[in-house]
Amino acid sequence: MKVAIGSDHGGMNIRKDIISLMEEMNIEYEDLGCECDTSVDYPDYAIPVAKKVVSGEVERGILICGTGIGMSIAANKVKGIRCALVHDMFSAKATREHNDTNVLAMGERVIGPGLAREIAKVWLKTPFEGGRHENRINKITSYEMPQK
Ligand SMILES: O=C(CO)[C@H](O)[C@H](O)[C@H](O)COP(=O)(O)O
Repeated sequence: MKVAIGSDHGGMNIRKDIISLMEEMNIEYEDLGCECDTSVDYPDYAIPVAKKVVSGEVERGILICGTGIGMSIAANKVKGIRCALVHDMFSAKATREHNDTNVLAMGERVIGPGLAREIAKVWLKTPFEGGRHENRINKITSYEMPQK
């Protein structure tokens, strides 16, 4: 699996921690920044990460900002993205099993680095369950991309 990761200035520390985690897990990644010590705009990182996922260049994306909210809103504007803002372990697992999320968003001003690392680990490892959940995702996809 290959993962694209990005953050704004509010998520830089956790982004670096998650990069170390992916190195430990032997997960290939592409770091899209930011390389910033000044303030930047989260859509400039959320949208490029999301586009890499929908193009198939990478399988998943991880986005971190101060709250995770801006990143998740921006990523979910890209067709084909199912981005979940996650700050607890239960949701980290459930959103892979039930929603087949392809982007994870977290907020560095909301949770600490230890929890962020555990959330990312379980989200990266958990497979989609399929079955009844597949139907539900298909309904989202057909709303998003109506058949002619
Ligand atoms: O989700 C966000 C905005 O909706 C993020 O938390 C940003 O990181 C945050 O807005 C940045 O705020 P700052 O005051 O410009 O550092």
